Amino acid sequence: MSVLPAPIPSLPASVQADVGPGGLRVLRVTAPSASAEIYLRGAHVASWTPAGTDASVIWMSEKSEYTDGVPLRGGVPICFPWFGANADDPSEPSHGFARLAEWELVEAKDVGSTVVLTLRLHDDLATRASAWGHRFEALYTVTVGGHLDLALTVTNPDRKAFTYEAALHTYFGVSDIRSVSVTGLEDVPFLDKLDGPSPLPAEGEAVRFVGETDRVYLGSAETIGVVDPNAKRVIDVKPRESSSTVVWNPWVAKAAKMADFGDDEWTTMVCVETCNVGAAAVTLEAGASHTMSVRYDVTGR
Ligand SMILES: O=P(O)(O)OC[C@H]1O[C@@H](O)[C@H](O)[C@@H](O)[C@@H]1O
Repeated sequence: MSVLPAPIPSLPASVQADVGPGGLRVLRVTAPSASAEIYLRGAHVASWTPAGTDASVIWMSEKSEYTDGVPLRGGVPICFPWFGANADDPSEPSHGFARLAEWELVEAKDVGSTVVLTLRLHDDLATRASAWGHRFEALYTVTVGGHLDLALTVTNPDRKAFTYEAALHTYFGVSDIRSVSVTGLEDVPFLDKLDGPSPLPAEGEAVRFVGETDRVYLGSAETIGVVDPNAKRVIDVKPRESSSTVVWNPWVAKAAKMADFGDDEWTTMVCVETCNVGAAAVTLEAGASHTMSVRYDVTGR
């Protein structure tokens, strides 16, 4: 059975609906304060370029695939309703079904110097047949402006509770990962996915990158900074209602193994992911909602 994609509602002049690589539907946003691209596949923010700058803060791989069943590589994948491998069925797609699904654009509107887009995903036959078969509604609000605001609200319309994981798995562009540091998580213990299942104590210093890095911090911070001295730039990451944070860079060997990731691209990206994963998974009682959000802000330092 084929399901027709939802029609696109009427758009303000600041938003153009286009067809991108692989025939994927993409919204090109030109607000007075920034431009951005959002694919309906995965409600995937693929770029955000504040006005007066010439490069996207959000990184996309040159090798990204744009095809069914394969997530885009880069941008802001939404991991939902599980993170990583599915605990009950390892044959399920990594990081959940939301990043592979076609989201519906509910509304796009100008608000002052920003453009606000609302996208929606809900359960269907395929999701109900998955290893996480609950009824749900997810609303994702993207505010494109001098800040980029992302907010994911999940509602449980059913009569029984469910538990889910979620991550805004953002890839940031950096000048060279080897000179970048991530501040704000100094006092937060973490799981090192390359080391084993036991939590490691907080390091008391900023994260620096000297090899493959794949950490789940067991907490968050008011502001997490991606400090890039070569670019004289700090990206401030301000999560809300997020109780875990993932920091990831694949480095040389893992990058070489990924078909959709250029061999040298690991030098120019870092993922700092606003999450509720693992022990921070969210349980929603019948009728309840939860919103996890993040604001990105760029400053020169
Ligand atoms: O290749 P994927 O499924 O997009 O995942 C990329 C990475 O995503 C990170 O969030 C995980 O912590 C890593 O373990 C994983 O390798």
